[in-house]
Amino acid sequence: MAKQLLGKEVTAALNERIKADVAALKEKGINPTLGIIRVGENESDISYERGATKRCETLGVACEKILLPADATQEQVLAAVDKVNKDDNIHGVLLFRPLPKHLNQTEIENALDPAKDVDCMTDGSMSGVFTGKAVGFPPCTPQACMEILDHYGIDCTGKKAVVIGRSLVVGKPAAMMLIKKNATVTVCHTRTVDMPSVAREADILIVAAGRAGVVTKDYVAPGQTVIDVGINVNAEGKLCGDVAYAEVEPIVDAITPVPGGVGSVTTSVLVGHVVEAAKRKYL
Ligand SMILES: NC(=O)C1=CN([C@@H]2O[C@H](COP(=O)(O)OP(=O)(O)OC[C@H]3O[C@@H](n4cnc5c(N)ncnc54)[C@H](OP(=O)(O)O)[C@@H]3O)[C@@H](O)[C@H]2O)C=CC1
Ligand SMILES: Nc1nc(=O)c2c([nH]1)NC[C@@H]1CN(c3ccc(C(=O)N[C@@H](CCC(=O)O)C(=O)O)cc3)C=[N+]21
Repeated sequence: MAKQLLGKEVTAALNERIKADVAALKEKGINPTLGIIRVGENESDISYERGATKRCETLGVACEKILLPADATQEQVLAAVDKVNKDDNIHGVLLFRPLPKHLNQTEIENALDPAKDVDCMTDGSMSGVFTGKAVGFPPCTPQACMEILDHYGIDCTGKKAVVIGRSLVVGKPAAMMLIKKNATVTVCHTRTVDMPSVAREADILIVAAGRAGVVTKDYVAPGQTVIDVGINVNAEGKLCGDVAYAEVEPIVDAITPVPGGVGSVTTSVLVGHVVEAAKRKYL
């Protein structure tokens, strides 16, 4: 039986720190606020929004939402970004990605005020992840994966890490963060040949493919730590990961469940970044 790596154990310490920072800001009359921009009705966006809204409430952070239809124009989305940029009462912004295909995502991402870029959306912030320089904030989800590894004392030095997925939201920055932690990293994607045998070589396997159940028992081996980033909604309307949990869990050493794993840590990391952005501005 694998050890379950539980999000709530990781967020406990994080949440205490956030609460203390929120109290310090409120004493100075500052009400830390997250701005959310959602385009369309994607289920994983909506579940993140629900989680973030609840976590903001618990931690005393305010939340303002701008919701646009799936067929919103480039101008409408840019106008929403301009609005949050100009609003002094919003300290950090979450824009769900990927955006619908008809939009120019790069232009929208880079329109955001870098000071409010709490999820590493602008190229400037992303450069920090790749150069190792302290620019902006790292992306919340790969940071959440690292927080889980750190919390459970899983040392990456000299270990083989395999990341499944190469998006800029998760896969690529996760690979950079693992390199920083001295792992030897392989990144897989849809063109990878014989992914099961690549994945079986990993000591640490991070899965962010966005396909329910892609990682089956053929992808894993005893001794591994598996971090499942995937958030999918199954036929019964329940959240599930990218890992076929029931068949993988008996084989590996440690695994994050979905729900209850990476997602809940991501949400706290996000709220923590918003509070930190407000602190950088005022304290
Ligand atoms: N828990 C959390 O906090 C978060 C969860 N998520 C979830 O993580 C998942 C990934 O998100 P994101 O990175 O934004 O998704 P994207 O769709 O942007 O990227 C998916 C990546 O996985 C690769 N991929 C897809 N299918 C396969 C496959 N069968 N075999 C190998 N590689 C595959 C793609 O390869 P290619 O480049 O070749 O197309 C791509 O690089 C989603 O389920 C999302 O909801 C995302 C952010 C936060
Ligand atoms: N720019 C951008 N950054 C993202 O990080 C991003 C995104 N776009 N688009 C959508 C995906 C999906 N995603 C989720 C995170 C948490 C929950 C979630 O449900 N969290 C629950 C807990 C779920 C659990 O326990 O696993 C909570 O916070 O309480 C869901 C989905 C982020 N994503």
